[in-house]
Amino acid sequence: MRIVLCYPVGKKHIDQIQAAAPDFEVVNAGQERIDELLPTADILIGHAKVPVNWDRVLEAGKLRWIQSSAAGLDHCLVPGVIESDDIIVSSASGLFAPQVAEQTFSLLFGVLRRAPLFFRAEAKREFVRLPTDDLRGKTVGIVGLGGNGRFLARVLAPWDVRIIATDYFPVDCPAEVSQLWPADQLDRLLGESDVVILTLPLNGDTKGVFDAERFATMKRGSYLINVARGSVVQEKALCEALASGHLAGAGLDVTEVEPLPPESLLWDDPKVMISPHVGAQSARRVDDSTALAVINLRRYQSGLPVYNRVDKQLGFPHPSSVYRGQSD
Ligand SMILES: NC(=O)c1ccc[n+]([C@@H]2O[C@H](COP(=O)([O-])OP(=O)(O)OC[C@H]3O[C@@H](n4cnc5c(N)ncnc54)[C@H](O)[C@@H]3O)[C@@H](O)[C@H]2O)c1
Ligand SMILES: O=C(O)[C@H](O)CO
Repeated sequence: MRIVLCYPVGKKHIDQIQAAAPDFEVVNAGQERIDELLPTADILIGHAKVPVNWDRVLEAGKLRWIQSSAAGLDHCLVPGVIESDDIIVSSASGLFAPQVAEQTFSLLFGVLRRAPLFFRAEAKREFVRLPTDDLRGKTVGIVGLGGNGRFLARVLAPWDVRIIATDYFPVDCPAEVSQLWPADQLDRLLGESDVVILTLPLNGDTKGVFDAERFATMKRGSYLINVARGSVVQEKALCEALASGHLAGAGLDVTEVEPLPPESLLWDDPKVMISPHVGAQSARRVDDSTALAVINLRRYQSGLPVYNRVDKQLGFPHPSSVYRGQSD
């Protein structure tokens, strides 16, 4: 029985996983040996950044469980994995919420305080003073109130903002959130929000959902911050909404194509701040992913349900299964 790791582990992490699963052989594939080793895995732990030959993996017929080291599962929820009754998938939902919140803040305050414009002036050693915007008293709409969205709601509260949200499972509305609506109330949220923050998963329902019509529904002068997945937004429509002045700015940690192509109009727009999909990054990411894998490995071997097990059709876990730091 073999566990194949495909995230940037060190010896310490391999030892932790081996200690949690003594009956398994633990093999580190990194990103380089995924093609060779993944078909031999009973359990995959990690996050493949390279295209995986899933046909080969499924033909081999060994794989039983994918513990992703990413919250978004678009890298592994291919049709064969979704359809297989033998393979369960669990995510890192919510595990990187503090880091994603920091990235959201840097983009949000960056666009409100006009950082892209000031950085351009700074590069030319120019002291350009222009009016800036601020957050206090605004309505913030969070689309997707999972791990990241909930953490954001908590840390945004001191700005005296009104926070509204939508979620596929609109349950357990936190105290900081004034209204939590079902996902089909997105247009209502857009019509009321000065700032819209995207923290929902990419799936068949959400792909391209931010089109020209959605941007027209957003308030004139509002801002879009996307720390979810780039393909939730149609970038052409976003560029048009920015160019027409309907949107006052956008902060994007994720784009439809990554890296964002050099010819994208988004690069040139001083109302736009872009970061290269670094929301989950931190020195502790591998430690945190490994800690969840270890907890889940113990549960898996004892026959308990693993945390963050996703509904493969939906592509995200039910809130009741999400790991929130509880000790077993
Ligand atoms: N920028 C980054 O580096 C980064 C880091 C982590 C996660 N992400 C992305 O952000 C997403 C959210 O991460 P998370 O850790 O909060 O995951 P999560 O699974 O905890 O939360 C996702 C939430 O979105 C809700 N949802 C699903 N469909 C929806 C819809 N149509 N409308 C509104 N809500 C909907 C779910 O019910 C869930 O509560 C991930 O799927 C991933 O794609 C990006
Ligand atoms: O989904 C996540 O965890 C981040 O986007 C990194 O892939």
